[in-house]
Amino acid sequence: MSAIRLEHLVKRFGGFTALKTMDLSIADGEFMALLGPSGCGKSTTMNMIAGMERPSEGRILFGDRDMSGVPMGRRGVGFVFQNYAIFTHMTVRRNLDYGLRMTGRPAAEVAKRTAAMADLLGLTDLLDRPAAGLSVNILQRLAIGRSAVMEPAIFLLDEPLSNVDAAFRSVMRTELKSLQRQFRQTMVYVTHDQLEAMTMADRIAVMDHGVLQQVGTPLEVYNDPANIFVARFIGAPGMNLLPGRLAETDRGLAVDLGPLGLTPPLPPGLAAAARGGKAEVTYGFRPEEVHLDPEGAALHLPLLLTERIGARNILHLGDSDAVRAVFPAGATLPAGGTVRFAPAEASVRLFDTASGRAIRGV
Ligand SMILES: Nc1ncnc2c1ncn2[C@@H]1O[C@H](COP(=O)(O)OP(=O)(O)OP(=O)(O)O)[C@@H](O)[C@H]1O
Repeated sequence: MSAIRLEHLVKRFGGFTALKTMDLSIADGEFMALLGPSGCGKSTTMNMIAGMERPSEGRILFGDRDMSGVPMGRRGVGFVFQNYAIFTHMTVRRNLDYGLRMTGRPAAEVAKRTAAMADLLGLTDLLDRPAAGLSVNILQRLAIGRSAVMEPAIFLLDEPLSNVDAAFRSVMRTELKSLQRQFRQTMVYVTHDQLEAMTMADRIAVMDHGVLQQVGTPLEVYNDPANIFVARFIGAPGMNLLPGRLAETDRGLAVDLGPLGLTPPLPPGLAAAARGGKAEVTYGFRPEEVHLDPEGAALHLPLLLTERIGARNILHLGDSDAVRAVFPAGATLPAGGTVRFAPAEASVRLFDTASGRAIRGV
């Protein structure tokens, strides 16, 4: 009953199509993140699941039940927004137990579930405080608790952590994940923050311009991006993506990157797949998966600057700062000049430049 299926879902606002034919299945008990940049259609999708917006085309099913025409209040979903909806004239306890009291549950059950939720979210000491005057962090935690205490089988959260501070966000990521595990809810979580999606979700639906780009586990979208958009969007820094042309060399098929050099030969499976396609390809590799290669046939790029961020050094390379390479803080690195390096063979990805689609090794 708590699985969600979006079938050919389309949403138009007047002449503007905010969502173009979305098909997505979310399993019962799954944590699905809808991830993408601002305006890509995440909230529109979420609002349709919640019943706040009507699809222009297509349908939404919870289990086998078609939700068309079922109003929001009858869908049995919990919904938490970016901006907490808290009654500031009530105490924390009254906010937390509001929904349970409205459904007329026995007082003992209301008290027990409220206490358990307060405990889970670290709100016990605040239960008798008025909500007015509490910090934004605590109010948002309360908003989550207020919905979660109803134990909805489907829990929808739209950017719930975007207004809380960074340290608190990291605590809440863990808490939300354990909340979801405890109640085995089907959770749909809208975010533009890939770290949230990568750390919490079972699977991520990556969206751009109203189009679903890829659905996969965090590792799948990181390791095997379906296209250039996903490759660039996932990862911090994102994947290096360099346009070039396939070139036969005496060591095998490589990519000629023009002034940046000739890449090392492509792995055989990737070379075999690339030979069947167009010559214009985009060569991709993760900034974390490179090694310095002062003597070898490697890429050579001018070093612009080195950023030291905690345990990592991020090298900015290329005249237009097109390439990043990440090394551990202890690595011996060039201080300037031209850096010669090569991507780890297993990290190399290839994309058809015209369509943006990944060329997958055979
Ligand atoms: N009621 C509306 N009327 C007209 N256009 C809308 C309406 N709601 C959303 N849009 C447009 O639809 C597109 C998708 O909006 P949506 O809110 O779903 O994006 P999003 O991915 O959630 O981004 P954000 O995080 O900025 O909200 C945007 O271009 C937005 O301006």
